[in-house]
Amino acid sequence: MSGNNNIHGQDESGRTFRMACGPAEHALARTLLEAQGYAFRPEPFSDIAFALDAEPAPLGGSLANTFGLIYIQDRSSMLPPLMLAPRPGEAVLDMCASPGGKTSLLSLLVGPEGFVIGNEPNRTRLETLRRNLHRMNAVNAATCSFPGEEIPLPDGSFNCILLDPPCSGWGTVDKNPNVMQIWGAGKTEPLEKLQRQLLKRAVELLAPGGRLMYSTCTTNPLENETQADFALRELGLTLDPMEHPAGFTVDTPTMRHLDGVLRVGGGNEGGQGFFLARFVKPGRAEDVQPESHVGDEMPGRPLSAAERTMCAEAGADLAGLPSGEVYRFGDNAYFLHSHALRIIPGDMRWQGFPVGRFAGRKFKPDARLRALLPAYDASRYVDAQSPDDILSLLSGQSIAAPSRGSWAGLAFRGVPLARLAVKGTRALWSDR
Ligand SMILES: C[S@@+](CC[C@H](N)C(=O)[O-])C[C@H]1O[C@@H](n2cnc3c(N)ncnc32)[C@H](O)[C@@H]1O
Repeated sequence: MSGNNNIHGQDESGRTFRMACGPAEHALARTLLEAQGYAFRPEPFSDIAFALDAEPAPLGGSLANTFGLIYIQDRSSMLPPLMLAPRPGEAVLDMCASPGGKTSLLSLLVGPEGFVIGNEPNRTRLETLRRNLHRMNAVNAATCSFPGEEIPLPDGSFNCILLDPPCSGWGTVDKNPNVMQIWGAGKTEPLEKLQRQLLKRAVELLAPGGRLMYSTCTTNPLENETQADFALRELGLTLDPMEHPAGFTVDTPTMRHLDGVLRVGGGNEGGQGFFLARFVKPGRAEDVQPESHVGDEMPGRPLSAAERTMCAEAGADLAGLPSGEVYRFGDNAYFLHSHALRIIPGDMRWQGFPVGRFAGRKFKPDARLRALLPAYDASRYVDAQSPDDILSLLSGQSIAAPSRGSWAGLAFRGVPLARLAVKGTRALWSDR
């Protein structure tokens, strides 16, 4: 039992999570959660968001979370990507991305043919962002690490930008009581200055006609309405009013002319205090011909025919990836999305999605990357029927391999989940 359960196993924490996988895997996520005893109900504002009713063990350790099928996320925190609502196939920039809850939601919303680049200047937090995107199989995501106000991406290159900048976090005070000591009233001037610099760069990076979502988890008007007002008056943006999301109490903004921004989390429905303002940059996208960076010289190179054969021999189906190229950088292979190759200049430092590594004449695909898994086939997959079968593999036990060769798939009740290594006649979990 987690500390948040009452004696009936009912969750009292108001904890929420969302699907972190595409629609084709929602049933797998649900089945795994239910098989481990979790109970949950849909949230009214999105069909991929859920509130937890029973948590027999901490959700973070559940198989659905371990394999990146779900993401534990505050309900208010889901709103900025949902209300930015990028269209499938669009490219999105997330300027302040770690730990990546919003980046990965954006990657879901744009679908495999869309793309998101998450920027995070702090090295430690960048690693967390990369780990989370990796766990969630966000193959259409990439990362970079710059102060957001100086990101060297081409001006006008994104139709959708999320700016979720550092803020005083007053909306999280229930969970983090020390925020008021660090960033109490009268102490937020450095944050306000940075937020304005980030807004300014966001407007430059936005294509004419593009949408910008500015969001914070603070209730401080100086970081919210004052900044939205600055964006309208000084940066030439237009406010794009939002509907009230179902299941949220929405408070009145502190400035009357900002009707259509959202202040949420003030009711007793749970969720942090959040502020959201959505803007449009005047102009028409068709008036600007974006520069293409396809063919720019980069430190890595596309896989050779021989290396592609090594992938096929290792049971890695590269056709499962969206449009783009797998590149080799040293011994490591990364998937670079076609939007990334088009938008990102060759001399900018960034990282695509890691798909595996070469060891001599062999390719070792990433054990968690479901996009590379061939379709379920009983002769190649270990088909776990209960969560315990998977837990014993994760704890280091081996199981009879379904066939000889270097790999076997791991499925849960016939649905591919991950990849196992095969040694002789035994299959085992190995995610190195
Ligand atoms: C509010 S958090 C972002 C949360 C994230 N969007 C999510 O939902 O998971 C702000 C992030 O901005 C990063 N940051 C700090 N200074 C920055 C800067 N100058 N430019 C861009 N990001 C910055 C912080 O390290 C932090 O990870």
